Amino acid sequence: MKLIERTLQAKKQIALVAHDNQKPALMQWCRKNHDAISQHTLFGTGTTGALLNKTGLKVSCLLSGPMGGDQQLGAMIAEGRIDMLIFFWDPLETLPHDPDVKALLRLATVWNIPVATNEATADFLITCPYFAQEFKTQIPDYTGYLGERTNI
Ligand SMILES: O=C(CO)COP(=O)(O)O
Repeated sequence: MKLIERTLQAKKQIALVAHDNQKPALMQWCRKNHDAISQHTLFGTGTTGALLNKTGLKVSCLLSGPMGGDQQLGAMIAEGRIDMLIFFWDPLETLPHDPDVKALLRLATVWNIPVATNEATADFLITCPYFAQEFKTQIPDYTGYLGERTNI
């Protein structure tokens, strides 16, 4: 797959998601980092987003994860509408919507966006200078990919 350059703007589109057992940790992390996070445009799955709005952040809520919210975020990542994913997923519970969780994490990898799946990584991301600056990444050359596949 050929790659092309993509620029993440200084003001980022950030997705915030947490499974139920991790919601208190994400809420605490967001409270602690309110000033830095609130500089960006925020999206969340339904329950996570609603809880985070109670902390004073402005989060646009999608559907709840198991009801399609994870897939909505995956689609937004594929369309280049999400720049970063903070997803405190639960490694100790089996979830009925595990395929959706896997699909979301897979698309985040395909489209090469920064992902934090635990607090330590989230701390690394938020203290990285690029959190508040423009950042260049490499993403799949979708037009080239389609061109090759249709050149038959
Ligand atoms: O299930 C989720 C992620 O897989 C999160 O969904 P909620 O934010 O609605 O709980």
